[in-house]
Amino acid sequence: MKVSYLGPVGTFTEMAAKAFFPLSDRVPFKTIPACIEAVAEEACDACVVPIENTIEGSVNMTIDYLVHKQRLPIMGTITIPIAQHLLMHPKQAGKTPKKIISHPHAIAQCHDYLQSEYSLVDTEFMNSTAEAAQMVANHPDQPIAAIANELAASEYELDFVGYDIHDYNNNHTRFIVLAKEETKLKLPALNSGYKTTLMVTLPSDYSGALHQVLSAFAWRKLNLSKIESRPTKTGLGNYFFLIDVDQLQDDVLIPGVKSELEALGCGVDILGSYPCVHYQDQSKKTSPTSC
Ligand SMILES: O=C(O)C(=O)C[C@]1(C(=O)O)C=C[C@@H](O)C=C1
Repeated sequence: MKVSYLGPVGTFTEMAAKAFFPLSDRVPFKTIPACIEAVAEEACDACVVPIENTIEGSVNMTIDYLVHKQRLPIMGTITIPIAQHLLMHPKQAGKTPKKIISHPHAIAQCHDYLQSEYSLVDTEFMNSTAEAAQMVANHPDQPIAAIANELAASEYELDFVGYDIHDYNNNHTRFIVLAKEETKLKLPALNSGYKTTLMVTLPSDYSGALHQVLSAFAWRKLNLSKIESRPTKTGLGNYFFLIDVDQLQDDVLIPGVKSELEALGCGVDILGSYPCVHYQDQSKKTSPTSC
């Protein structure tokens, strides 16, 4: 089986893909849309893409591409601990970096550190943390530093200039697995429960609309682990909601919510009903608060 992920080798997404599909072939792609397209075009059987980080929040690129461009079903989710480090080429030992490069989420996760240690140094966004590490490795004569993980440090043979530089200890990123419905995925042993993700669009903006939506879940005692609003991209103030329910799709309660909301004029799509996996690095003491 082939699994696409945000590359190159050494990204957090690769760590998540390896933890979820230890026995599959992993194929790196340059962007999140390219990973998703690889599944849509059947070049790969599944993809692993980031969706949410404890410090920085949602990965909008993943949500928007999934909702607006390629509506592939969500087949699973995995949460992994994130530790960011500042890496430089060994040839630059002892030098101060003139530029710090990384994925925008990684830079945001280290905002306080960068502000206190390198407030005058420019930052530049890359497609991924490992792409930044690779860039540093390919330019040994330039005083640039990458924010990336341990895997990238060893893959690209870089030195640690700062260790565990993320601003909050409890730093986790959740990734989703997308695959075509007909693909029979071999999912790993489950250890953290299930989720069902619904996409809800309101018929129009009227008072109490969101309250009515939430009531449909509340009186059925369905626990929600996330509610996210994103623009429908059709006009200012037009939003859809992504709602994660803490259980598998059943025959009664979730179909009941769907029909009740549809009777109110809402659009309801079920984006997936799937197992959650927590990958716990034994050396880290923190754990995510939900799956
Ligand atoms: O750049 C990487 O290593 C990624 O896997 C991407 C990504 C993200 O999109 O948030 C994943 C996890 C970390 O939160 C930082 C970056």
